Parts: sequence; structure tokens; C-alpha cells
Amino acid sequence: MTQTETRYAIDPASARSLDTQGLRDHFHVGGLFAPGEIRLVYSHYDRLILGSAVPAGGALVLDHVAEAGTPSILARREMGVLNIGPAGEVTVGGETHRIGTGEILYIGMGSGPVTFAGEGRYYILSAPAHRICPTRLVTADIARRVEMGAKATANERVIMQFLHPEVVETCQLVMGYTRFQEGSVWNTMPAHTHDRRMEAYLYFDLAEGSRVFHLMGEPTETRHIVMGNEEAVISPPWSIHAGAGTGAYTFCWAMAGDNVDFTDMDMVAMETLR
Ligand SMILES: O=C(O)C(=O)C[C@H](O)C(=O)CO
Ligand SMILES: [Zn+2]
Repeated sequence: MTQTETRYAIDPASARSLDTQGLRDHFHVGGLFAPGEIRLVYSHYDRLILGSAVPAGGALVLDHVAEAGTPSILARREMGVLNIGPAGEVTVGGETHRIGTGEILYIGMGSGPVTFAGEGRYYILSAPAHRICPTRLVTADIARRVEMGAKATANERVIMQFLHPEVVETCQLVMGYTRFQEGSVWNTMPAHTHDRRMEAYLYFDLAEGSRVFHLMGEPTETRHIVMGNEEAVISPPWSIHAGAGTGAYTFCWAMAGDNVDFTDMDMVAMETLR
């Protein structure tokens, strides 16, 4: 079963006036990773689709998604699939890929239906594409590693860049995840925006009872959204996206938009934040 929910894009002035529930309705994505289901959210920010597939030992096929308006989801789209569960198999274009924990499968436009199988817990991201780039499994040993932050500022972390121009060719998807050194809990601080690209975060590997306070909004109008394990959040192009956890966590970040330049960010000075 595939379930799809649409989230419309709103402007920063409208977002400013939202209360907690309003912010969650627009940006927070809960209820993913339901066993035996594919759940998708179709965001109007850069038309990114994010979601999950949990075959729970069986098989689930992702093919027609009415919101995309094409016979098959990949007809005019590309996809990145991160496995946050035990190893599993994804079959696409007549080939079966065994995806280990923490590995990402890039799937090129026009590949046809995607079958998710085994015990994997798959996080799905898909963006419109304009040409075919080859499907490829990206393992942690070939991902780019960027070490950032420091213990003293509780933000010592490694940004693992999987779908990145120096690793694998994509049309507009840029994707990876960030891991923290023990004791570090702050992500993406100092904060930034990139009006050219939207972003989505999936927070995972949180212990029970642990939460991440995700920060969003224009730099001078920040708001927070409290995130539980395996919950995602949509970051509009005009918004910062940062967070602090009450304990350890990992998060997957993904972007779509006008360029694939990871370093194209507008850094926000600490004094600017409100
Ligand atoms: O920890 C970080 O900092 C990040 O992972 C930042 C994201 O990758 C990002 O916001 C990229 O634009
Ligand atoms: Zn960013």
C-alpha cells in the first residue's frame, strides 16, 4: 500500500504567524516507517518527495504516484534510498541491489518500478530530473567525509556526503547524513540558509525518550519543532535548519533546487539570530 500526503509551500511571512500545531502541520513529518507500507509526502518546495518503505520481510512496489502525474514515479524523477535498518534488497531496472545499513542507492530517471524487500527500513527521497544518471549503490567507504565542529561547542561531527557531485552524478539530489562524536548534540550551528535549494532532514538513531529541538524559520524569526526518532522535517529554502538533541542522534539531510553545490550557503552570523 502506498499512501501520499501533499504539503504546500508557504512563504516566510505566513510561517511567522503559525502556532506549534500549524508549524507541525506544514513542516513536521511523523508516522513514517510503518511496517508493510510505503508512505510518501509530496512537498511543493522544489517538488521533493520524501517518505519510507518498510517491507518487514516481504516486498513492496513503488510505481504509480498520482501526485507526480506520470505512469511511474521515476518517469521524470530521480531517487535516493537510504537504508536505516538491517540490510535489505531493492530491485530496480532488472537489477537487485543489496543495501547495507547506512548505505544509499541512487536510482536514475526512467528506471521503472522500485521493489523494496527484506528487513530494510528505507528512507526515500525523490526530485524531478531532466536526464538519466546511472543507478549506483553508494557505500560509506566511497562517501565524502567532512569533519566539522568541536567538542567544546558540542557540535563535533562528520558530514557524510553520499549523493554529491564528487561521488556520484545526479540531476539535483544532494544527500547524505551527519554523525556526531560522543557528547556532541548540535547540528548545523552556526546556521545557514540557501534560498536556491530546499532541504529535508530525517532524524534517526534517537534513544527512547530523546528528542531533537529542530530550529527553523528566517534567521530573525526562529521557531522550533520537537522531533522524535525517525521523524522528518521539511526546510523551506528561506529557512535555517539546525538542531540540538537531548541525547545522541544521526540525521539524514537532502536537498533539491537550482544547484548541487553543497558549499553554496549563506552563513548566518550568531548576532543575527532571533
Ligand atoms: O551538520 C551539519 O552542519 C549538516 O549536516 C548540514 C547539512 O548538511 C546542510 O544543511 C547542508 O546544506
Ligand atoms: Zn543546509
